[in-house]
Amino acid sequence: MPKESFLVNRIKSVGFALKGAWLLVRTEASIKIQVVIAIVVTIAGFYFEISSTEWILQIFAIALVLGLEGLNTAVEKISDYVQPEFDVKIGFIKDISAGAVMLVSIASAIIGLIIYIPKIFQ
Ligand SMILES: Nc1ncnc2c1ncn2[C@@H]1O[C@H](COP(=O)(O)OP(=O)(O)OP(=O)(O)O)[C@@H](O)[C@H]1O
Repeated sequence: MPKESFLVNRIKSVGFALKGAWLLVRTEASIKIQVVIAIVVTIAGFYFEISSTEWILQIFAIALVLGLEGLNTAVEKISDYVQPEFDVKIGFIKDISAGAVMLVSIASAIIGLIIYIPKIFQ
């Protein structure tokens, strides 16, 4: 395959991914809340002048929650597509997927508390 065609395909893939990210933010309520939290903690990061290490941890936590929430949404959509009716197995799959988001969200909240509690109550 010629190099240009490979490049064009990569650029198109980035376009599809950006469209997916926009669709996610526009249509999913849980992602909207998480984006608002991400914006608030980013502002807090500048306000409290957190360290480079704290920025790395914060960015990593935000990316992990948003990324996993996106995958969880994809699992929900696929589940509803393959089985629109009530199905115990689908319920199990959706619960596990939601559980994965919850684990990462709890860890991220703890990271946020470790970073900001000493700065707020110093
Ligand atoms: N087809 C189904 N069969 C069995 N249980 C289901 C089914 N659809 C949903 N559930 C149960 O309801 C829960 C919520 O599912 P749903 O797809 O509404 O996700 P949600 O968390 O409300 O997502 P969102 O608010 O992002 O749409 C699932 O975790 C599962 O326990």
